[in-house]
Amino acid sequence: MALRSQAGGRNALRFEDDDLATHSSLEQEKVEESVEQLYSNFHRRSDGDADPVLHREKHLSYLKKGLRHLSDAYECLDASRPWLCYWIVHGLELLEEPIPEETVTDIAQFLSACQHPNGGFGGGPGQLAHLAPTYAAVNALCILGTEEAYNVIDRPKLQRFLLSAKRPDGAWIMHQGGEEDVRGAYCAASAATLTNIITPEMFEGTPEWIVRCQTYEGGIAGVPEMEAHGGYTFCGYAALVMLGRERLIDTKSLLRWTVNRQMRLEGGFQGRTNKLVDGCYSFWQAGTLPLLHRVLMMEGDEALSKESWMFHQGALQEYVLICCQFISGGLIDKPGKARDFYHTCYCLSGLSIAQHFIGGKYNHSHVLGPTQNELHATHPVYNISPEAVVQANSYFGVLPVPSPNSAA
Ligand SMILES: CC(C)=CCC/C(C)=C/CC/C(C)=C/COP(=O)(O)OP(=O)(O)O
Ligand SMILES: [Zn+2]
Repeated sequence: MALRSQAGGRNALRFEDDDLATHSSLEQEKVEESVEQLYSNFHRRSDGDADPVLHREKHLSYLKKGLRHLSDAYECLDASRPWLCYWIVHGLELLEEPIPEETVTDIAQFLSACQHPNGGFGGGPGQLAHLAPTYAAVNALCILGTEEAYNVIDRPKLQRFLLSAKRPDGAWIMHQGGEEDVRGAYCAASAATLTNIITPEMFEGTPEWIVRCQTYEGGIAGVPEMEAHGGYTFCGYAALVMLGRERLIDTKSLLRWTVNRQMRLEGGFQGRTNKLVDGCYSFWQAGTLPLLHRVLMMEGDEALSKESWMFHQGALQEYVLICCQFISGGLIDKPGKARDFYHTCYCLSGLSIAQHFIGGKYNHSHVLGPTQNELHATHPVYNISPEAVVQANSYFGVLPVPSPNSAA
């Protein structure tokens, strides 16, 4: 197996042993070859001492093009429209690009059309409410952050919709008659805490149910007895953090599993053991590490760094910047894949996590490349800007929590 030779101070991640079984599949070898080619081209071209550049203008133009098409949404049957709104507006806030006032109004009105008459948001106008687009719509509206955007959310009905998705054992279903998995707990906790509709009973049993999803490997699966995966691990752990119950889980094995998902040669993260690197896990996996850092810091772990997260932040930035930027804008899963708004959002979110160490009173930037590469920080629980979280908390925090027993 060939090794990436020049990656800029990456000794900690370099393979010593060519025979490790985890990288033996043909698919894995192909990815390694193309990643290695990109890294060596980059270092040859730049004589080994230039830094990778974030193609800001290209990404902005891709995201803005997507924004213009959001207004076609009424004619489109796509079931992920609130997601598209969120991925695009979050990408823009990471790139610190203001959204024009009339666009803010258009998006808020579109999301209002996606709100179900009985509460929660569907994948498009007229669709059944579902926890995933509900999470995305609430996040997007909080990023927009205007009174008009906040007021789209019918809080008493949202609360009723959330409660209708709660199972007696603490699990959450994604929609009526739909699947039960750990995404439900995260989406519900995120929407409920941002909009201040949480009641003491709402998440009863949920932390215990999430802990049942932790596997022998240490990561979290979608449901008990299934395979640990980065997407579910983030959802499960971030939900525990929101509910203030993160100490219920085995922190050490979760930490060990998560840090070991960063790939030695690629620098990016895989979603699960023996699978391929993918740019979106730059957020789902790396985003879990600030949450773990915070808990260990509160526990007074002496060995914990006060300057960096528990992953190789430079290597992740290299993966995103050198391997995940699509030539004409937008970001991708891995070399050879097509761009999309999901990977654009989560590659940029992961890049932001890797650039900013925010550990209580200790704040450090670790920006690889020119200073113009620096993105806005993201909140590792909600994945919207920390300012948007604070502003939503102050707007909704003064409103009374709706009473679940009041008449419709
Ligand atoms: C908030 C919210 C709804 C979060 C979603 C979290 C998330 C990304 C879950 C991933 C689910 C999953 C098992 C993907 C596997 O895909 P795969 O087999 O194609 O990919 P892999 O080979 O990388 O595992
Ligand atoms: Zn992906």
